[in-house]
Amino acid sequence: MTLSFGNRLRSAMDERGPLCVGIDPHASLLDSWGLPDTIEGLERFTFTVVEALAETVAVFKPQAAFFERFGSRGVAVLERAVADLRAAGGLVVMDAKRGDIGSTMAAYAEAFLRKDSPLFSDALTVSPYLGYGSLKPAVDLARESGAGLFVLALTSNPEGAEVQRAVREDGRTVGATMLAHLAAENAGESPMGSFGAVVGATLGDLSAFDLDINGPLLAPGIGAQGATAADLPAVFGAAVRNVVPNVSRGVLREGPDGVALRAAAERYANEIREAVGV
Ligand SMILES: O=C(O)c1cc(=O)[nH]c(=O)n1[C@@H]1O[C@H](COP(=O)(O)O)[C@@H](O)[C@H]1O
Repeated sequence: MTLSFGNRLRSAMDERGPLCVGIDPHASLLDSWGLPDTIEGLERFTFTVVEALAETVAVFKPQAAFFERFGSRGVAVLERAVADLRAAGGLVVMDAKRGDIGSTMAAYAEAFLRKDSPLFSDALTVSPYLGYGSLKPAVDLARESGAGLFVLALTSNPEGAEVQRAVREDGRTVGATMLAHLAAENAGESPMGSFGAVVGATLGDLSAFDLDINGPLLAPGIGAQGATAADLPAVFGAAVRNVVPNVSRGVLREGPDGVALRAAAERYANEIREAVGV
């Protein structure tokens, strides 16, 4: 029987440390690594990261757009990276931010959450802004496959507030409503459920929101967007134990030297451990 994503994530973070490294092959990063902005450059960049970190980092979040911009050959690199990362014991969160009407959402779910799909990932980022219920096919297939979802709730960018902090007729914000849906999804799961929220580490005091969703909180924003590991307890309060902090450029800009990449990931993982107290 496949263990649930929530179970596997808790074990991976306990064993390897609570860190997600984002694999975001920006053209500017390829350039700073001395690589061309071509499929060969993408491939070299990606597998340098995979070789340096796959055995030691708990979670990886490849950003699909940076691969898709090279067309089918870019997607082939992404497929191989996902397979290699998973074979080395890393968990993969595919950052594709999908969201559509339910019947089309079912096809996105097939692409990333069906066990025999070439792009099968341990979890997928999804946007609930066509209505949380539109995500149901992805929720159902994730459950069946032992995978998870990360639902955009309170994103790290300042523009997110106009949607996520909008107040509904019942007086709750849209973001709080997404958190409540996730809490319902994860009810009764131990050690935690598989349906996570994305909550930016850049957002400051979030005490107005109930972050206790009994599920993981993917927290981008550390490093290049200005947040630090030390900010995590103030932002997340008691929910900090379930936070999966993501660092992309903060680690990647240390390349192309594999030893330097590994040292940067270790440094972030240690800082986060210390801040979170695990
Ligand atoms: O879902 C995400 O991953 C995400 C949500 C969010 O609110 N903010 C955010 O930055 N992200 C992603 O997290 C990564 C952050 O990258 P860095 O700023 O380089 O660490 C990028 O891949 C973003 O697309």
